[in-house]
Amino acid sequence: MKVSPPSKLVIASRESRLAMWQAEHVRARLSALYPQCSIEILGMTTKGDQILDRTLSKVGGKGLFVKELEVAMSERRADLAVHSLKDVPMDLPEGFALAAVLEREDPRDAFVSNDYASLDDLPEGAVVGTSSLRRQALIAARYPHLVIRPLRGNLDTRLGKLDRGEYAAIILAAAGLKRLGLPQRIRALIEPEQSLPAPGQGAMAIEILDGRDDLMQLLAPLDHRATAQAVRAERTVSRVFGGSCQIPLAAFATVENEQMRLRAMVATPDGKRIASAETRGAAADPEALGREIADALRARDAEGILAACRAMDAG
Ligand SMILES: NCc1[nH]cc(CCC(=O)O)c1CC(=O)O
Repeated sequence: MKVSPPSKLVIASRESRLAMWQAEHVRARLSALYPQCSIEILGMTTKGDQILDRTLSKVGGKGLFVKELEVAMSERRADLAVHSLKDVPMDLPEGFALAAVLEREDPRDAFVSNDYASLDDLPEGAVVGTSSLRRQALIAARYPHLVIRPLRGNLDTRLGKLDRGEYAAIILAAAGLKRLGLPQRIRALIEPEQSLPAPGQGAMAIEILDGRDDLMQLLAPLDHRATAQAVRAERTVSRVFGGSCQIPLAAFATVENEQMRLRAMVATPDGKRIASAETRGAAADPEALGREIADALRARDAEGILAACRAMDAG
């Protein structure tokens, strides 16, 4: 049965400029589909936005960015939440579901600097800002002469720190810069061959309360099939290796003519040990491809790399 849209829908969003852009984008898409429905955005600050001084992985991880939005949905103050999929934990808490994954923006990492054109141009000892263990490992592996320092905060905060000279360069997701209308800040795009993206990078997801079939149906037109398949394969890799500790992990899938190409990698944070793998297969079964590539990584001693990560974490 076809459901008719309600008179009002509320979208919960974090208050960062990127989050608000994304919520606004979903509002515009829904308004175009359901012109008679009034759609509001409820902005909120999450724990993840407040904790700026410590590496996120040490204080509770990704869930910190979505918890408050989920509470708003439980209390029926909001109907849906818009997230960067990269920030959504692999396993949603009981009672929540992803209703749609939107078409992916540029999935690549971007090199941002006021003084240098690319990572290759950076001199010995230059300071590169990133708080992503994945980016840290990949840079350390290829450019052992560079110094990597943590960089937290929303996109504007990070760009401000670069502009004040705290870093020679920083690495950001190209998608965020493009969405905020700052593509001119990108000095170089780093290809997946050099810097394999994080699971879900560049994709947005809409979360709802499990069981709200009315919303599931209303949101279905926003779901982009190839992106949804790709991120399901990528997130399967994180689920397999996720566990208790945070590790440098990348997984990136592309889909063409119903065929998926999936690449993945795990590494130690210092980039000294890296296992990577690639597989291709039917896009219709993304979880199977995810598990297959996890097996391929294990055959390249992914478990040994994980154990080394845990030992470093404890130390
Ligand atoms: N880690 C925070 C985060 N979550 C999503 C994006 C960018 C947009 C996206 O990947 O969809 C960013 C910023 C970044 O990594 O530079």
